[in-house]
Amino acid sequence: MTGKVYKSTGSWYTVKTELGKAYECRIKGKFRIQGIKSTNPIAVGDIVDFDLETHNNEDTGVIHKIHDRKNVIVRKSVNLSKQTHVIASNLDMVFLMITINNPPTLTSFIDRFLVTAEAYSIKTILLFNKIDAYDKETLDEVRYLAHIYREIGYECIGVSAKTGKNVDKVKALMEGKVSMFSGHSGVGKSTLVNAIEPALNLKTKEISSQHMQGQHTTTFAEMYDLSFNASIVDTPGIKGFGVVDMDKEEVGDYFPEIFKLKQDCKFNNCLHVKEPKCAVKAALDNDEIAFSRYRSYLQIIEGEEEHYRTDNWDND
Ligand SMILES: Nc1nc2c(ncn2[C@@H]2O[C@H](COP(=O)(O)OP(=O)(O)OP(=O)(O)O)[C@@H](O)[C@H]2O)c(=O)[nH]1
Ligand SMILES: [Zn+2]
Repeated sequence: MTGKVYKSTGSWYTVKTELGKAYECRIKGKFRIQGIKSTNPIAVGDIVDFDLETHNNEDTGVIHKIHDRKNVIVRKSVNLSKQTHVIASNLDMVFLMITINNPPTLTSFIDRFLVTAEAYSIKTILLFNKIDAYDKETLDEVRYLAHIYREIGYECIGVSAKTGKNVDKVKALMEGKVSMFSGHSGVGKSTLVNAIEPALNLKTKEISSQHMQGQHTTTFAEMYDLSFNASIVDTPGIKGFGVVDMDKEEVGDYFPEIFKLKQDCKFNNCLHVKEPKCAVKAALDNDEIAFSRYRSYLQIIEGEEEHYRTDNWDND
């Protein structure tokens, strides 16, 4: 049988078949995926093959194969820093929720997030939330930012989780897909998910109260099917995803507007910093590349990893 992993609690995995039946599954023996140094061999979102075993009239599954992953999001394992922990796999998109104030979302955060999502090959859609609460000046800032990111190719939507404005547009994008919501604490992720699917709120609340009782010491991701043929991955306690390690030379490839220009630079290993005849700097001078984006690019290649990790992660 083949199914999708919806939940993992360490040794047991909840796997749902295409017909919608869920089975509790274990892994057979020393199951390892080639090439992935991970503390968890199977993650939420994985497509797996399993066989059924019947004990005391109860069917449980034994997973013997994992299908190739389209993408993964990982975090460094807490205990073994060299190893990674796969949070989820096979995501179709991530919605990055942004607020201009309450709390402020800086462009450096947005850009680091986007670089990471590009590196993971996960499509990102930018949601500017709380537009019901903004004055004219703040709305202008939303328009300005949306313009910058649309030019690069990112879809941007102004929403209000509170009044429901444009929530239907978000739902339409989610149809038939697996999504995740990300963003700083307080941007309105829970409020939006609740507006999208009120029934889900209960479920996630139940889970977090279990955590409070200390039944789990680690937080696990979980996938939920929604009522309109869409799924979301909820990652309690994890409000974003960590940065992947990348070489300086690679960073520009994850800024789509820089990547497009790099073939026009004189040097094919151009880092677009001090090199002569650099197409990226020429574009910057002509206002074809946003200065805030270029500044974020410089910050990343100059390496501010430490700071970056702390503002991207929230392990409370
Ligand atoms: N005015 C306004 N307030 C909003 C909107 N969406 C959320 N809020 C408020 O913002 C606050 C934070 O919302 P949450 O949904 O808890 O934010 P969150 O991103 O889930 O926060 P964490 O759980 O800490 O990650 C709450 O007081 C919400 O009522 C919105 O569209 N407009
Ligand atoms: Zn260059």
